[in-house]
Amino acid sequence: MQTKIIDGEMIASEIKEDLKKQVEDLKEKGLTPGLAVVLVGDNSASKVYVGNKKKACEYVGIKSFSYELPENTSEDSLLELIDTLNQDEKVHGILVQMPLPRHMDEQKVIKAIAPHKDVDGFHIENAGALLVGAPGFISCTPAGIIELLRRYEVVLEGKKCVVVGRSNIVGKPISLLLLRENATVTICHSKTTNLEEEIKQADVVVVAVGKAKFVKGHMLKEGAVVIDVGMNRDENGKLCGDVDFDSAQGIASLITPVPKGVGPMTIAMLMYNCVLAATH
Ligand SMILES: Nc1nc(=O)c2c([nH]1)NC[C@@H]1CN(c3ccc(C(=O)N[C@@H](CCC(=O)O)C(=O)O)cc3)C=[N+]21
Repeated sequence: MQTKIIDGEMIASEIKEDLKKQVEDLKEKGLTPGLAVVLVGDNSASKVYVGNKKKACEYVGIKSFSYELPENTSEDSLLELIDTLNQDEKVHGILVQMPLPRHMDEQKVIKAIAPHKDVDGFHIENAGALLVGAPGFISCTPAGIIELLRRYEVVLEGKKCVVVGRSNIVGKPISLLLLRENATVTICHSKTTNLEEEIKQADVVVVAVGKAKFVKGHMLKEGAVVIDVGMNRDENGKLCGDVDFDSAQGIASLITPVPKGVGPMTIAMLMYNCVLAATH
């Protein structure tokens, strides 16, 4: 079977291009969408991601407000900054880059963000909205995955989808989104006893476990659609996903590469959520 590679970078560019036009119209009406990006500490990966987010803002025409706080910032002063941003009319979206330093309670920090500015979709109010099918912000990586599947015309209704990983920011929300598309969804995790059997039955498999090349080609069903959410470094320091891309060739029908797969879509959907925050 010929494996087709999903071009996440191209789809992300198309989305950003559409948003750029929308933002031009908003600006003519005197509304400039604004995103506050808060980075605490100097995690090098976080710096790359935050840099990519600022670049995307610039491209789309969203004004970005950048806050880089030292590692030893107290939780209280971060909460104070969030409170100020909540009240700032020029700021429509607030993104606090994760992970936070160990001395901070991530849930407490997320809870402090006004739900209508929570463009990450991490606040329990937005997470709960997704659970019950109410309007709210959908977290960017899961939203990006659904958008990729839609644009590649992958039928989800009645299909068996296996999600590997149960995080609050990817595994759980993507499972709910796939369910919303009428797929039959199985969530697997580190305590799943028959992981390989589960993956073997999947028409669509989403892998978000943070382990380099964890899923190998031989585990996949012939013709499976493979979505790789991983961002790891391999033994040579090269960026790689949670799926062994090479061994999936000839078995998967469609696969997202790392980089240029899900990553750029996460950023495109963040821009989408910012425009939504500014207009609602
Ligand atoms: N509050 C918060 N919101 C997030 O959305 C969030 C976060 N915290 N913490 C970390 C994860 C990870 N994440 C990525 C975004 C872009 C790429 C991305 O642009 N990837 C490029 C390559 C990047 C590179 O060269 O390293 C690609 O896949 O082509 C990757 C990962 C957002 N996250």
